[in-house]
Amino acid sequence: MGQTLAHKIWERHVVHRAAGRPDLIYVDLHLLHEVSSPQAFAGLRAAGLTVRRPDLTIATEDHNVPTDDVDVIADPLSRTQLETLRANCAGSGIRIHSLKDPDQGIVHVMAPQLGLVQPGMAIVCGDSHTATLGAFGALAFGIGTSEVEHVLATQTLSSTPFRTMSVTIDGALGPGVTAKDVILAVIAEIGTGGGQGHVIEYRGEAIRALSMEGRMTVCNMSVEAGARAGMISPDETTFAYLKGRPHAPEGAVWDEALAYWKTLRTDDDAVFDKEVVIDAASLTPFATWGTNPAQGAPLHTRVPDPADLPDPAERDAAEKALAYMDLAPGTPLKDIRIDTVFLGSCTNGRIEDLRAAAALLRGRRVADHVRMLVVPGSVKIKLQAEQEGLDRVFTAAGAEWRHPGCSMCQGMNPDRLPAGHRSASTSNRNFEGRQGKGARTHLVSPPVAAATAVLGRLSAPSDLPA
Ligand SMILES: CC(C)[C@H](C(=O)O)[C@@H](O)C(=O)O
Ligand code: SF4
Repeated sequence: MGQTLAHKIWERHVVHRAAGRPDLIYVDLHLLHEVSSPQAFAGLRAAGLTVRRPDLTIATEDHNVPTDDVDVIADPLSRTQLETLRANCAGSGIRIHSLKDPDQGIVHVMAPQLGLVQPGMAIVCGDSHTATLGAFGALAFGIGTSEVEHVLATQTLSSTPFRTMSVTIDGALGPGVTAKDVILAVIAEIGTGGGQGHVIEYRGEAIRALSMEGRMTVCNMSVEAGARAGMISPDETTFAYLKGRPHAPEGAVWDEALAYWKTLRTDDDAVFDKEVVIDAASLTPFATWGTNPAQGAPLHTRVPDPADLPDPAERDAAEKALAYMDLAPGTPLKDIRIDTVFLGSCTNGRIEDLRAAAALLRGRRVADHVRMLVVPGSVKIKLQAEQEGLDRVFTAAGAEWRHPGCSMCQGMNPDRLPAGHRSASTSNRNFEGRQGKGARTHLVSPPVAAATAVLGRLSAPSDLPA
């Protein structure tokens, strides 16, 4: 029987296997940020150990960085986190891209830009959205702090193989339908537990047609369906993205790598543990109405009535969500008035996302009652956007143009949504309090975020007057 892509990569990384025990797998790239690494380094020191492969370990600063004035880290907790990471990296010879470094950015955004993420690799980081990097045909997943310590010490990880799941998006996406709408619809369909314990491989014509940016958006949110990882087998789009990047192989090594990368696909006769098929033509712009990423619906529909939900647990969750979100069943989603629009995060803070939003904001104004923050995912993206004049489009429209970081995605820095405020956000989580205590989040795509900013209520690009 054939093998799935995930299985192939896993098997290539097993360094020790014993009956009844988890596998020990080799890690090709270990990414670090300030939130999930301090205890791991402390544990390492307490055990008298050192970092085994500092050359395969790379750090960046993202969660705690300020995005208005990068010269002032006013919050003492954030400052301690960043200083601790810097000291740990310096003490272990680990390369770090600190605030103001030209390669600083959200870890899942800056690493692929550098060409560090390549097909067939096993990549880990103490961050759930490491799943993003599976877009390159790598096995990339988030690990806990004690596992970070284990990888620092040994460059290996102890784990049982993940179950496999395929999500196939057949056909072509309609106009105005983005990668974000695809993944929000997938999660609404399979639920927050639908991918539990699995690695999801995204397949089908609509996935093949996505750019690397779009593929990263899809893989990013695999964890919101409970999956450990998401992945897409590499193809010409992947190779073209990688070619010439600082860490991509060159010359004969490139040719050799390419020959291997081309073998990285699921065999035709491989069997997945679970399979889901969605018709791309059925997808339209999407938005969430609740407090988990599966509580979403097409933007042209209404807030559901919990009483209509057959499953008691789902009904209960929907009732609680609507109470927190202060929404009445049956309200058209497009009637929901928004105070803040956040364009950014590791889900949608890439250049294409900024371009898509800027295209709609050009010559238009953000509604008077709306605050819009535009936060590029990395310094490179910020500079590229500025070269293209996108920053001026945003500021002319009345939006704020900020420095890179996680920003309002999760409120571990000064960018927080005030209690009772409601956002349209291109990030990946709409949990209670995620963007700030008592704040309410609607997850949307960049074009929906831009249209919403202009009209002041949840809107699709097609709602904008010409
Ligand atoms: C802080 C970090 C460990 C966390 C994660 O794992 O995802 C964060 O990035 C998030 O998005 O909630
Ligand atoms: S942007 Fe948000 S989801 Fe992504 S790593 Fe930062 S906090 Fe996590």
